Amino acid sequence: MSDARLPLSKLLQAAGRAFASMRAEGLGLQGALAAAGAKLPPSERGALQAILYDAVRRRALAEAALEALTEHPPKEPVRSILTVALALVFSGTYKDFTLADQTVRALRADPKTARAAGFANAVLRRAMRERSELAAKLEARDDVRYNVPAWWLARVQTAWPENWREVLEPARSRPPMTLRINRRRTDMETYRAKLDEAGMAHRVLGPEALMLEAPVPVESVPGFAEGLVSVQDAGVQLAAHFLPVKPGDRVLDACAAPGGKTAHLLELVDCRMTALEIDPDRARRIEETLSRLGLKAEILTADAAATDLWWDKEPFDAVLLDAPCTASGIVRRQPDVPWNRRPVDIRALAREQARLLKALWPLVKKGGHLLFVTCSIFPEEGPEQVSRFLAETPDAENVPLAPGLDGMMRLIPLARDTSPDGIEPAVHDGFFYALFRKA
Ligand SMILES: C[S@@+](CC[C@H](N)C(=O)[O-])C[C@H]1O[C@@H](n2cnc3c(N)ncnc32)[C@H](O)[C@@H]1O
Repeated sequence: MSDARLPLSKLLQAAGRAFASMRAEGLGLQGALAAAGAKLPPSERGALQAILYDAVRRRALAEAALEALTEHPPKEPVRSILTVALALVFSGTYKDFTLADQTVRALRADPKTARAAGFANAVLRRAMRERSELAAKLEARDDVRYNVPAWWLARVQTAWPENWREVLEPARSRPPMTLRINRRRTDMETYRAKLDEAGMAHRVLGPEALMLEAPVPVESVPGFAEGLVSVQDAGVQLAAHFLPVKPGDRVLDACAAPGGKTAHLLELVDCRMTALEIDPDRARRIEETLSRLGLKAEILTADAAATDLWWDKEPFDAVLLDAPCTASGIVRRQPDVPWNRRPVDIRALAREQARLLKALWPLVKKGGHLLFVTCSIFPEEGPEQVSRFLAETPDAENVPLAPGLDGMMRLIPLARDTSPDGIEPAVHDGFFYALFRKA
């Protein structure tokens, strides 16, 4: 149960507005939340966020249930309020009586929706009575089971014909909370003792990676404010180990905000780091990240591809290109991603990645490296990018990411008890890595 002080009916109205803007305008969850939350007291925004996440995590099921339970689905704004309420029926976050009563109040409170209150009550009551059978029947449809639009499902099936279910399944559960210890301020043994002292069960996933068995708010993570740790997925933490960097090297993180990988690299090696970011608001977050962790970098705000505008012509020993992408590998964390992307976005983002690769390659020193990273499971943002880049770039070699590994790694989201091999962590999101060396 939420401990919100506003009645649930008010939160349902706000969540309905946010949900409607996501459906109609393709707004992302954070954008919709900011717009709807701005009208609420700040203390209520957490409760609104929880409701919206519940709704987005069960969007396909709630929409399919609305279709199954009504002959003519209602128009907005009733439609979105009722869809959110149906998602909450399946999440079981609220008691049935409270949910039905508060949905009716939410609809009655607005003359535009008041007439639909009785109808909504009947739909919700039936969904509550038939909850298990309804969910089982609707989840036989794979788009409903995996909570994605049909086109997204088809793209994943094409990309991973053998194991597309395995790729999609992890998004049905809550994302893990993984920490990265700051090697400059602590070590694994000392920090684990701190977690034990705080009674926080955890497991080690990598050289700096630890997963909490039960996620907590970041303020409750021991030593977070003092910069002992950061929150970062274990798959992401491979980046700093895959990019070869020696002390004193000149390093570029070309798409750096909020600075997670920049910080990890600086925690591991004393290097001269330039962190570049196109978005000024996001660039400020790099500064915050580094100052909490006691690290330093040159932070620039620019389009990485417009090298004439920001590059001083001194080549880099190592470049990290963590390129903008569809984020199809992190749907477990951002369940709205499949819903606010369009099929054309995949090609558009792949083109942008190619533009960045092409523009940044001349900045790499001879013998230096560029690590290309996306949090995507689509081949257009992974292996296909590599083939094209190698065909167009005679002095680029695709070299092993680490001893015993290939030059590329396609990680699908994973939640296992043990690591599949010595390097891949047991629990992580989906990523693509490729390492290039300049001949
Ligand atoms: C995947 S995120 C980076 C995450 C970051 N590396 C980390 O580990 O915390 C991609 C970032 O690239 C930025 N970006 C997108 N296009 C860019 C460009 N042309 N030049 C520089 N930054 C860009 C985005 O604003 C976004 O902050």
